[in-house]
Amino acid sequence: MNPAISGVNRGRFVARTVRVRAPGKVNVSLNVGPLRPDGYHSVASVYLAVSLYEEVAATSTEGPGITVSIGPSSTLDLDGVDIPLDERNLAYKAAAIMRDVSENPTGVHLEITKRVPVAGGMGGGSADAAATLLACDALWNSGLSREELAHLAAELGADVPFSLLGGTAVGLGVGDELSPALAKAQMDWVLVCADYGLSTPEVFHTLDRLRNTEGLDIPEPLEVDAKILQALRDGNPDALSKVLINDLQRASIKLAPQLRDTIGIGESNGALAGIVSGSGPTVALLAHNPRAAEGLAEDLRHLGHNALAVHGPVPGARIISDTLL
Ligand SMILES: C[C@@](CO)(OP(=O)(O)O)[C@H](O)COP(=O)(O)OP(=O)(O)OC[C@H]1O[C@@H](n2ccc(N)nc2=O)[C@H](O)[C@@H]1O
Ligand SMILES: Nc1ncnc2c1ncn2[C@@H]1O[C@H](COP(=O)(O)OP(=O)(O)O)[C@@H](O)[C@H]1O
Repeated sequence: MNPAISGVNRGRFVARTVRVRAPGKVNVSLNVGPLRPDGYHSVASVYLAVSLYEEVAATSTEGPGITVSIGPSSTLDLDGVDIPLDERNLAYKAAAIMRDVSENPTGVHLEITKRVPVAGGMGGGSADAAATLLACDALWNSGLSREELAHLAAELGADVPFSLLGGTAVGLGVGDELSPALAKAQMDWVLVCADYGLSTPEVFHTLDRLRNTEGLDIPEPLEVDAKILQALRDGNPDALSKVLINDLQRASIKLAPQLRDTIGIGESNGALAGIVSGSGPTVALLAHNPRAAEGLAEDLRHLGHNALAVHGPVPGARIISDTLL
């Protein structure tokens, strides 16, 4: 009997831990269509996975059930931050979905190492869900293909399939219909993280309200600007800086007006351009190269901002260790 598969050795339960890391993302472009009857908006987005990772360690337990904790290596200040540890947690939901499709699931404890800002517009919870899908697939020997995992990911949230895939991708539908895109070189960014979060549904609703007031037509079907894909293909940050777009940005700024200043400070300190990431409030500033990004991050930290240099594209969710305890 192979304990790595069964979790049982001569009648004794052997715990096993599968550790997976999954990246956060920046939306290099995000076009938002009208509200659909299901409460979602159709979008056309270019996703970029960046080098700020969540980690989930999934450990099999002898008793049944799913438990969740936040690991001590988390780099975020989580004081006063609302992360539910029960069935509302996206990692819990991912494990529950995997349990339903697995033949011999055990109980599981999920320890999440948080590095991606919570409710920051960078898909941190989605990364936890993607990592958990992959970890439980390995832990329970479920043998699902990447395609099957992507299908389950889409049930968990619009951003979850991208964290599984990683790299650079065009997302259509609600953001879950992904086509990988080419990127010749890494792009360097500085993330300016806020000490507050924004609710994704509230930002979408605010955009609807602003648009209703204006009475403007919303373009459909949505398309990604070919210049964005060209700039990524060429690895040309100058060209990319001219075409960054986020339709949600003005709604985020309506809810958190200080974001406009954050982008302005980034640009006046040397960023090629700045954009709110997804629904915000994280601001992503594009830099020329790694040195420029490190320098900009340091300057912004001196000005009192929580700034971090990252790069992308990076790979999607990956197993980093698999051990019997
Ligand atoms: C805005 C984006 C851009 O990538 O990211 P974040 O800023 O959240 O990271 C995504 O569209 C968010 O994806 P995700 O956070 O997975 O959303 P979900 O949990 O599926 O949906 C939460 C809620 O956001 C709204 N929503 C989400 C996606 C979408 N295409 N249209 C929407 O209107 C809906 O009100 C939905 O009920
Ligand atoms: N594993 C998780 N990590 C963070 N937040 C989670 C998680 N599971 C559920 N949530 C809830 O989802 C909300 C949005 O989470 P997050 O993915 O960090 O933001 P965003 O959608 O802006 O990228 C949080 O405010 C939190 O209440």
